[in-house]
Amino acid sequence: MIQLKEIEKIYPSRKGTTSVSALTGVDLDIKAGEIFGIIGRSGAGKSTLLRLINGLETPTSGEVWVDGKEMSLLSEKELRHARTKIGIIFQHFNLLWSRTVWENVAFSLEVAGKSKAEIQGKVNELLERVGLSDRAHAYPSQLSGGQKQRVGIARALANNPTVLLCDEATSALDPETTASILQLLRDIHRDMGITMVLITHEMSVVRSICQRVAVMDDGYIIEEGKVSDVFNHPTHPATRQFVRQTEMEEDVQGVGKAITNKALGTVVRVWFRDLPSTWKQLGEESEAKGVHVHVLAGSTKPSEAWTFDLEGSGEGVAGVLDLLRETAVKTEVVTVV
Ligand SMILES: Nc1ncnc2c1ncn2[C@@H]1O[C@H](COP(=O)(O)OP(=O)(O)OP(=O)(O)O)[C@@H](O)[C@H]1O
Repeated sequence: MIQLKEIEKIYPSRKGTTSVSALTGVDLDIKAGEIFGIIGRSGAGKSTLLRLINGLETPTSGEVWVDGKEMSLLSEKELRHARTKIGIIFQHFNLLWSRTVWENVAFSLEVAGKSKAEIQGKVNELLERVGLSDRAHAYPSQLSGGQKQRVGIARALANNPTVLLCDEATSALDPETTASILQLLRDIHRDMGITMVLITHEMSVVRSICQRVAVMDDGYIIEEGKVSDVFNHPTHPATRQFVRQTEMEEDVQGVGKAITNKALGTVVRVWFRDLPSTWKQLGEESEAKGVHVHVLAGSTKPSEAWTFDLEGSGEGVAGVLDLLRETAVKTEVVTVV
């Protein structure tokens, strides 16, 4: 359904800047009806890749095939038509703020030249599909984030696309809303058999909905395969690092929800030098000393501190503190309970 062949994308230098190699030697084959994830850190080249698929950018070299057509060979008119068959949803929804929910969805059909009667029937059907029939006359500013994304999804499906591109579609949403939007995407996939490509930096999203995944780093696809294989047995060192750090971040988010304001032990702030290796030692040392480490706050940015609540005997907590003082850049005891 979507093939990228030996893609290079170089953004030419602008005044005062050097050229940027955004994609290098990218080969990708996404099958019809698949839910495919593209994951990587900021700047890895994910958005560029997505813009190539929907014809908003052209590659410096290489070929982009969507639904049997090579995008760069299409005339303006053919490209416009091809793009109506590629729906896209965005992180920040990109809705028209002065139009109602109904009018936002109708807009894509108006642009495609549909008749009033067709528009009427289709918009009603789409709003029912995304569970927003009762909000048809609301304005985007009156909707929650999840509802806004539902409008985005209805609009993206208006012209019966064969491909749905999701550009960080859940990154602005809280975990519960994310789960409900992913469920809606799953239902749409089940009912329409549409090919979906999800671009995200969230591993949990890929785990929850995608069948296969490509991991991007610095413009390259460094690893690709079944989601369970790639995340459970990453082979490329950068994927291993990515999986480890992302799991940590997602752990922290999970733990964060369970935090009570009441500290049970010694609260300490730590600036790590080498987070993954100290994390492992911290796990071993705290287990050996019978100390429970509650994560109160964390970040993978080296400049930001982690806050832990260490619960255990005085001797055990002292042992863990010694380890942190030896290995971290800075360790600051905030309170001792
Ligand atoms: N229009 C542009 N002109 C010049 N450089 C660009 C342009 N768009 C992207 N880049 C550069 O290309 C590289 C890849 O960017 P891209 O936005 O595709 O990555 P990404 O993985 O989507 O990151 P993010 O999630 O931050 O958008 C980056 O170095 C970026 O600065």
